[in-house]
Amino acid sequence: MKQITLLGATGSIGIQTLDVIRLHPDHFSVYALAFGKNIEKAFPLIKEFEPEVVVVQDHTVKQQVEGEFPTIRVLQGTGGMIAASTAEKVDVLVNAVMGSVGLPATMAAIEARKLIAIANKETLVTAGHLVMEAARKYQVDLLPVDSEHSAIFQSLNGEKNESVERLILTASGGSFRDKTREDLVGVTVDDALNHPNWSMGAKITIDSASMMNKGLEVIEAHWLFDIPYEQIDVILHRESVIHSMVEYKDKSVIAQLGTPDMKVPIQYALTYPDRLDLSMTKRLNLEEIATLHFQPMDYERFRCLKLAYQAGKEGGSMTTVLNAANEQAVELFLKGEISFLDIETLIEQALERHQTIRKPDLDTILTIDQETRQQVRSYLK
Ligand SMILES: NC(=O)C1=CN([C@@H]2O[C@H](COP(=O)(O)OP(=O)(O)OC[C@H]3O[C@@H](n4cnc5c(N)ncnc54)[C@H](OP(=O)(O)O)[C@@H]3O)[C@@H](O)[C@H]2O)C=CC1
Ligand SMILES: CC(=O)[C@@H](O)[C@H](O)COP(=O)(O)O
Ligand SMILES: [Mn+2]
Repeated sequence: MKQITLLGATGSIGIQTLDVIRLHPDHFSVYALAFGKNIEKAFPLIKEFEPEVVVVQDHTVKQQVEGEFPTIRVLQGTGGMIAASTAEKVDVLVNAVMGSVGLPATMAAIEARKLIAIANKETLVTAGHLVMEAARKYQVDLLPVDSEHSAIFQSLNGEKNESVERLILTASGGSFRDKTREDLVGVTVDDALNHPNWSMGAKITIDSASMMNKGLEVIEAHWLFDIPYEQIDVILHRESVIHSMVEYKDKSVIAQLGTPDMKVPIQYALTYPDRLDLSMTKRLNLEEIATLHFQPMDYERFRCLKLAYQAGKEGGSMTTVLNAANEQAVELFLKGEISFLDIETLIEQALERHQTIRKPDLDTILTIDQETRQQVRSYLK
């Protein structure tokens, strides 16, 4: 029986993680559920899964949870996420919180030698060098939940890095894949939130529309698999059936396929190296799909992807700035305060103004993260 702490329990990945846990009560139980503010979603989950600990974003929500569940221990903020992730009883941390707010808990869980199923890609983008260095030092496995990285992990299947020619990440193209740059002027939040293949949280859906999601994933792949950026490619694949591929030196290409359903990589991260039945997921029907499409990536059309490669290759604190500027810009877009194309402009400005710091430590990263968000907000005034 694996005892799980789940960060981001009320989100898209969080809810699907609980679907998987519900399906296998003999294999998994919940030690702690952490969420931000959404008590409407959280209360039924707390009732059903009866965690020992609940973590919330702030004091007001803490009081609401304590009022409803007087016997449960309720913690708050980053300190609460760290305590819930490192408790003795915990076997696995599923980090499915949105944004770099998930970084301190990831670092603490590694130091506490917990197995980590990582959906929270922003953690790796903002501080990949620290996370991977700590994972090596404490000999902790980081099992990818992100669909492309789960596909690469499965396609690598323990092969040596020197046998790899390149990783090929597939990109659906997101909500605006058939639009030109001119068409993007005046697109709305609702248009951007309409992803063709996946139902996901708002922030990642906007990232997918801007192609920043793929940029973050290139950086995530660089850190998780220790592969140079020059050996990581992206290809447009509309159907999201091939979740990603590995090309080897001998020209063999190994891919992982399946219907677009995040429960598959979530469950694999929880059961690895075993596999369990996943009855609620639709079987891939290639006869029905019949045709798969592939297109080369246009880096001028999808400028955020180009910015992400540039920041990744520069390294150091530049990816912290990329991530924080993106998180802030997407938040402003979702609030209707900037246009869709402003997102990439604000990120580009933030990157241009930043002087890279080599090997920043955790405190430096957290400071740069906050300063970048502040700067992005100030460009608007
Ligand atoms: N959704 C998907 O299919 C995929 C997601 N991912 C990655 O997984 C992560 C989660 O994505 P997704 O599930 O879509 O996101 P959602 O927006 O659906 O959910 C985010 C979760 O994080 C919580 N949260 C947000 N801010 C805070 C905070 N400051 N403190 C504590 N909790 C917080 C939210 O709580 P509340 O809502 O209660 O405030 C919610 O539970 C992201 O890093 C994303 O890139 C990767 C691959 C696929
Ligand atoms: C499900 C998942 O892993 C997302 O990150 C997904 O990949 C988004 O799709 P695109 O970024 O390819 O549009
Ligand atoms: Mn993905």
